[in-house]
Amino acid sequence: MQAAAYLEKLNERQRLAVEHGVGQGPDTTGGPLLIIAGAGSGKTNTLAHRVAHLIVNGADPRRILLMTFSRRAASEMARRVERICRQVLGANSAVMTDALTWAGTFHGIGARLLRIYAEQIGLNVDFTIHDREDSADLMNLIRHELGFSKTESRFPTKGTCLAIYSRTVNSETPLTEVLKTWYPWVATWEEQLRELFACYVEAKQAQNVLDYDDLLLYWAQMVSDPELAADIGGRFDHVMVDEYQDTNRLQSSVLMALKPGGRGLTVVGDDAQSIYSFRAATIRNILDFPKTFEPPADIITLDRNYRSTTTILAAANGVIELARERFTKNLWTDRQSEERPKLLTVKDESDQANYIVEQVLANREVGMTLKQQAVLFRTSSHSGPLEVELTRRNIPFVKFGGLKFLDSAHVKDMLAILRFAQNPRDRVSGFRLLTMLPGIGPQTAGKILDTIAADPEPLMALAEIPPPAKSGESWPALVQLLEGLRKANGPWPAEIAQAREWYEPHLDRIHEDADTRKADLLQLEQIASGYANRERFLTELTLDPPDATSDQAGVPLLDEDYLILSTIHSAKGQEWRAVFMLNVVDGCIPSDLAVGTTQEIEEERRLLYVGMTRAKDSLTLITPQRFFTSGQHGQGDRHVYASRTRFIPVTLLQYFETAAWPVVAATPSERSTQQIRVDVAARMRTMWR
Ligand SMILES: Nc1ncnc2c1ncn2[C@@H]1O[C@H](COP(=O)(O)OP(=O)(O)OP(=O)(O)O)[C@@H](O)[C@H]1O
Repeated sequence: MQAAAYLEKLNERQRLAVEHGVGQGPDTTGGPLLIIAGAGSGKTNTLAHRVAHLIVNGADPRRILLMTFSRRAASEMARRVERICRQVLGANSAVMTDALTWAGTFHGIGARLLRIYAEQIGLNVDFTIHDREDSADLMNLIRHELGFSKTESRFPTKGTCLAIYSRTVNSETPLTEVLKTWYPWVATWEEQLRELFACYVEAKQAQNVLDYDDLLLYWAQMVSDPELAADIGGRFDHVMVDEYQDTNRLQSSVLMALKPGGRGLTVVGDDAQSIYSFRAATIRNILDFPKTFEPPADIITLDRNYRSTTTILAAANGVIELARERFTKNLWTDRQSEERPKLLTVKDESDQANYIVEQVLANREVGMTLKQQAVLFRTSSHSGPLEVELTRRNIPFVKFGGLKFLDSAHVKDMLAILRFAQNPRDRVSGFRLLTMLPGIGPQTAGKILDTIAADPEPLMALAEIPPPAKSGESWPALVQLLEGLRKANGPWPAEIAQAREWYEPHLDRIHEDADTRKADLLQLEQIASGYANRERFLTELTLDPPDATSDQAGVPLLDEDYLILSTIHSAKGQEWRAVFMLNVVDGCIPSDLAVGTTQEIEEERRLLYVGMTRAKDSLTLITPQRFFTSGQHGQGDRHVYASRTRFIPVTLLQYFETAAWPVVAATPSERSTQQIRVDVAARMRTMWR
């Protein structure tokens, strides 16, 4: 049979997972399925094949809901599905796979459903979405208004307040308990926090904004109504969830409401890779999944690793074996290798950077492109010295995680304009926008926003406000811009060009290095052209910002080669031929911010495991003896002496080749001539490329 060709490439278990439910009844839906997929065991591949196989066997792609951890993962999945379907369906496949429109993140899908059902749940369809920073700003505003910021003993910061709120709603746990378990040092503020959260919720409603958590919370509330749940669940024959180990209670309750009997439900995950408990993800979701149903869900375990060599896997298995609780078995592979992962001691972070630069270039000399190599780290700031060195040596790199493109002030300014046009009750955006104008300070902005909020047509009310003193020409220009945008009559993304034209003179005035920032805005316009309209652009971008500028606007960079720098969290699901890990020392991993509870320590162990299992052929863990730490616990910035991470105790050293760098040369003069020779040779070779 024709379909068998793509199935043949799968191993027996993968194939079972792909075929589950197909051909057993009149349709393609089977009972609930849990796929426990170890690192590198072909999870993405298997899920993509499953989707393709369902489509090939007659499932309607418009009725498949596919939820992944990031939008990048969703589009990667869609690409793979297309490729597989093409083998069977030929040219027609694109029509089928283009219809796979319900692929995205949990939050993104939630936002879409909420807009569709807005009327039925009393929600204004024009709602805008606050990212974490906006939410913290709003929380701060209310904290001030309630007078909590002036209390004698220190009231928790806006960030802490938001974290507590978020954990409480996402874990469906009472506030008292959340405080007791996670934030005991602020437990005395319980009453005030409750008041603060109540006002925060009211403010969001008055301003017609939802925060990230609301997307799940509203969705869960929406499907708690059996009729709505049946209606929404009935839109989909298949619901598939990737990275299930990193979902939280709310997400699992949404799923159970959509598919109460579990028919057509497939979840995939690996408990050994659960690294998002700070977002209230719970490992219990995956562990309890099978017995939620009667009869219980089928479980298929994938434990053959296709990614890494035997030696890398042995070391990674060694690390995860020491975990306190473990449910998946050790992985195995037949990718034989003699080369053990390296555990390298260097003097400090500057030597660490030098070593990596040297090694990365050496790898490139023997045919490994920069893109096939990655440098991973626990915390974004760890890569600072390396970034400096790479820049100095002209080695292109792209960094994932940490400061995002969208976090830069000028990009946020632009988005504030569009968001305010979309929803003029959004105070955080309004505030940002108004205070960009000359002569408008926080007080004036606040008053203007109060005035227009009281009006059923806020933007019309804005036009009637007398121009604030000293705002000059910029006031009528703003009113005109917003009116134009509100009507949204220009084709998207022309609107964003209008906003940019209005903004540029202000950009010149407010920011230094305006030219580089302008280039970013053009980039933003290019990103915008990938979306159907303003609303989709704002929603998707807020929910799942591109990790780096090149992530979205990738086309111009496509032929270029660059090194990948990434936090371990952002490296999830990816693989490279060579992986270097920075600061594999106690205090960095486990992070000294996470050494409170056993659960936290265990999660840090899994992080190291996730990092190590990204490597295909070569893995180097580096331990600088001295590293720089930026003061988090009030001790200020300082250098500290470090020891190897506790996750690699002496018993595990057998899996590594331990070494120090630089290798001490016989005589200093010999060493320096050696270095110069390598340098010149490399330059001669690259001269012609
Ligand atoms: N049946 C197979 N035969 C050969 N190679 C395979 C097979 N299945 C998967 N692979 C390869 O194994 C590697 C890992 O696959 P994939 O990225 O899907 O893993 P994963 O389970 O999602 O990993 P992780 O959970 O660690 O992110 C890929 O390079 C993929 O091409």
